[in-house]
Formats: sequence, C-alpha cells, structure tokens
Amino acid sequence: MARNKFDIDENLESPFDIRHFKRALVYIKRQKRPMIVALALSVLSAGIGLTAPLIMQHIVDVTIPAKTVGALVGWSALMLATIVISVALAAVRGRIMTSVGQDIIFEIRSDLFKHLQSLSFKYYDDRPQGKILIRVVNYVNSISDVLSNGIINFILEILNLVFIAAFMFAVDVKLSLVTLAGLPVFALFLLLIKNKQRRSWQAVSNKNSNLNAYTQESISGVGVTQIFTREDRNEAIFTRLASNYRQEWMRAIHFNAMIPFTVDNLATLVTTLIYMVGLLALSPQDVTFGVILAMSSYAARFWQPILNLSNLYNGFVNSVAYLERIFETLDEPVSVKDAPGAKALPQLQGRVTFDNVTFGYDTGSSVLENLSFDVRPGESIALVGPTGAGKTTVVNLISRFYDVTGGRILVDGHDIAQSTLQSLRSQMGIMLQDSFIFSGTILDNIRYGRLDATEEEVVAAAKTVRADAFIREFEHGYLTEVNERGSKLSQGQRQLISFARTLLADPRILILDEATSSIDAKTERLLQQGLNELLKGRTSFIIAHRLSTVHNCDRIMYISDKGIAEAGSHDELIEKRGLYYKLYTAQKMEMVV
Ligand SMILES: Nc1ncnc2c1ncn2[C@@H]1O[C@H](COP(=O)(O)OP(=O)(O)OP(=O)(O)O)[C@@H](O)[C@H]1O
Repeated sequence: MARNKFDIDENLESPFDIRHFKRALVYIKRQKRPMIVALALSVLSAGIGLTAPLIMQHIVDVTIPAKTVGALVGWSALMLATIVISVALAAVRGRIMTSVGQDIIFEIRSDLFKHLQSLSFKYYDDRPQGKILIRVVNYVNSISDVLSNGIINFILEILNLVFIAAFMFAVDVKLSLVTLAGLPVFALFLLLIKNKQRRSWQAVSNKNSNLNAYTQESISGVGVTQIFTREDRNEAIFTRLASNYRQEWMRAIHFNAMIPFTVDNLATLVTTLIYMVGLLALSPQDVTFGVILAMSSYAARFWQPILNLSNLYNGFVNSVAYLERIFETLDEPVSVKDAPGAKALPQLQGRVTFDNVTFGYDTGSSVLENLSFDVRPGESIALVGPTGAGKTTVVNLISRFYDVTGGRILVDGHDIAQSTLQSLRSQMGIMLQDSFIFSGTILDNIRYGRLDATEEEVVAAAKTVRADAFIREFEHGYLTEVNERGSKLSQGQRQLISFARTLLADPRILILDEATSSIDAKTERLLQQGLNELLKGRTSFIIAHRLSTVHNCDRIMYISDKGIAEAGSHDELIEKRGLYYKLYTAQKMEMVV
C-alpha cells in the first residue's frame, strides 16, 4: 500500500541536523581549487572597491580645500580605476562559480540517480513517482546556488564585514560603535523567526512535492481520466494542490521579505544616528565633515553585507528543506542487496528450491506461508490460481526483488540471499506483467539487456517470438523509433518486443508473468512453437490466466491460500478433478459460450 499519496505530506525520516549540511561539504570540497581562485578574486575585488571611500575622504578633506585641479583629476581617475577593476574581477569570479555550481549539482544528481537505481521494489511501492522525480530534478537545482555561490559569498561577506569594520575603526572609533549598535537588534530578530521560517520552507517543499506527484500521476493516467470524464474533478484536485503550494510559498516568502525590510530600516536608522552623533554629540575637532561622510558611506557599506548575509541565510533555510529530502533519499537503505561475503553464483543448471518460504509485503500479514517445492533443472512450471493468490509474488521472490520473511530460496543449492544479485539476475530472464518499452528504436529495446548482441541475434530472438513480421511492416523496421511506454505500439506488440528482449539475454531460468496475455490466439499458437524450442533445457516459471498457454508445462502449481493447493501435470490435475479442473472446465465453457 502506498505509504505516501499525492495529497499526503511527506514526513522526514529523520529531523534536520547540521550533519546534513556538513555532508553537503563533501561535494563542495571537491571544487576546492576553483573556489579558492574565485574567493581570491572576490577578496581582491572587494579590497580594491573598499579604497574608494578613503579616496573620497582625501578628496573632500585635502584635495578640494587645496584647490589643486591636477590632483583632483588624478584622485578621481584612481577612484574610477578601482571601480572598473573591482567589477572586472567580480565578473571573472561569477563565471568560475557558475561552473562550480553546475559541477556540484551534477555530482549530487548522479549519486541520487545511482542510488535510486539500486533501491528495491519496496521503495517504489511506497511512494508516488512524482515525489521521487522532484528530488532528482527540482530540489537539486534549488540547492545549486547556495552550495556554490552561497558558501563563497558567505565567506566573502564575512570578510567584507571585517574589512569594512577595520576601515571604519581606522577612521573613527566612536562612530564605528554607533554603526555596530544595530547588530544585536538584528540578531534577536533572526532568532525569533528562525524556526517558523524553516518550517514554512519545509511546507513549501511538501506542497511542491504533492503537486508534482499529482501532475505526474494525472499525465500517466490521462487516458483513464478521459474515459471516465473526470477532467473537472481532477482539475479541482489540481487547483487545490496548486493553491496549497501557493499559500505555503506566500507564507515562506513573507518571512524572507521581513529580513531585508528590517536590515534596510536598521541601516537607515544607523546612518541617521551617525549624522546625529557626529554633528550634535561630538565636537568639530573630533570629527571633520569628511569623516562623517566617509563614516556614513562605510555604514551603508557595512549594512550591505549584512543584508547580503541575510539573503544568503534565507537561501540557506530554503535549501535546507531541499537538502533534507535529497539526503533522506541518499540515505534510504538498499533493502535488497548483496549480503556481506555474498558469493557469485557459478553458471546455473537451473534447480530452484523453495524451503519453507514465508513472505508478506507488509509486516503482520503474509501472502505466502511455509511454501516448499523443488524444481528440477530444465523443468517448466506453470503457476495458476485466482487473482491476488500470490503467483507474481513467487516469481518476484525467485528474482529476489523482495527478500523472504522466513525460510530460504535455493538455486542449484545456493541460498540466493547469500549470492550476489548480479550473478543471480544476469542468469535469469524475467518478463514482468508490465512489458515496459523505453524511448528509442525497437532494436534498442530488444538489445536493452545485452548491449553486445549482434543485429542477427536480435532478429533471431524476434523471429522466435514471432515479432519479426510486424516489426518489418514498419517503414523503418527495427530502427523504428518508439515512445516511452511504447505508445505507438499495440499492447500485444509491446509484449512481443519485451519477450524478444528477455530471450536475447539467453537466461538459464526464465520467468514469464502473463507474457502472452495480450497476444491474439493465432500469434500465441505460433509463439508457442518458438517457445517450446526455447524452453528446452531451461527452467521456466510461467504465469498465465489463459490455461491453454500452460497446459503443456511439466508441472502446474495451483496457488491459493498462501501456498500450493494442487500440483501435477495437466493430465494428473484434470484426473484429480480439483481446483485446476474447475478452472480449466470453466475456461473451456467460456470459450464455447
Ligand atoms: N507491492 C505490493 N505491496 C503490497 N502488497 C502487494 C504488493 N504486490 C502484491 N501485493 C498483494 O499480495 C497479494 C498477492 O499478489 P500477487 O501479485 O502475487 O498475486 P497474483 O496471484 O500474481 O495475482 P494476479 O493473478 O492478479 O496477477 C495480493 O493480495 C496483493 O494485494
């Protein structure tokens, strides 16, 4: 059951702690060199820029009273030069940092994708795909700036503050203290809104995720929506989710907007104080007009980095909500993985043994209980039985898509839980109910599991499953481009292509889960001939509701009540006149009707 629906907010598995941010530093550290260069450029640029008020003070206090035009031009030209150099250095730094930001998100995204590919079916059972997608694409984008420019700017703004403070104190200590007076007020304000702000950005990320999940689900199911004319109802759901997102965004932005507003007002207040204290409280001997001018210019500059730092802080709080999600995904344990010391399976003969296997998808309820059977190499097994009895579950366990809750599954006597997944799955051909087609050519799709297969091998596999004829009817034959999920193909054609893909892998153990359910009876009969060839010497498990597909199998297992209710060959089971017999005769009756 989906733990998480599109309209249920995701709760974080673990609350945020600073270690998440430290972890982000791992990615940042890999960009150390360009970041140091960028930092040096920035320091240089800021340092050069900071000399301007000093030059101005000199012009006002010395050059203008002395009325030396040549010196005035000289000082003015110097001031212009400082501005031009400072801007040019900042531009180079900007380019470096853009590249650093992209490198960081590239690495995080690659790690996420790699990890997502290793997560078991259970992870995907539990959450909407849209909520996974948004982490890899949008969230990673959102943190790029904070992790690259954000860090550098943070260091710079601190340095900037220190520099400005040093220059200020060099000019006048008392007026510098007046400038600093606003800081404790600002710190208190930040402390007061900190938690609310963080929670509101978490809410934004939740609502964003919900919206994404619903949009993704709606696009995938648009056909069903139109069949049932649910457009208006779905639009209402979408509108609700979109307005929830909007509402949370507005709330979060409201907190963000309060910060620059406060900084601006404090800066204005402090500048006014400088003039008041400078002009009223201090004597003209203490401060010249040039000093007051320079100090008010430094005060404005002093509050600028604070404003920038608060914007960075906003960005940081915002990104933390995304970082939490990203690291939560990266920390998601891979539940089905190689056990410590797992051994690679040798080339398989194909014996499959279930030894007292118990399994349930959710704790507390089991789908299979104490299931035991032994399949000889090369034997073909049909799994039949009512809907929801556990047939797919049996084959999912052989492929180790889930781990058993109790008992063991052995292949050629090796416990699959102690074998490497790669050595197990690479010797199995599994065709799931959903014959997924990837975007690309038909050739790419058949070759998906064996990239080194020659074109002849691909065609041979397609011929065996009777797919060759219809493929050649397309204008571009095997090079026909198909869309994701194979929307240009009929359901039966998709099944045949995915069948060819499975066979091309030349597996020792073959699993076909409703592989021919959408193929017409005539093609299926033809396919059956090819299949009989193919099944020779391979162990196979075939699930089919259409019993004509499986009555030739060596053994038929009727799955119900969490285990095998009946087993035997078709003839034996017919003779027994039990559950299989009932199912078989019911289907025959249906065909007659
Ligand atoms: N991913 C899952 N998470 C939780 N429960 C599941 C999951 N997949 C299947 N189940 C449950 O396990 C039981 C067995 O499902 P399974 O798919 O094995 O049945 P089946 O015999 O193959 O059915 P069908 O003939 O309809 O394909 C069902 O009750 C189903 O609800």
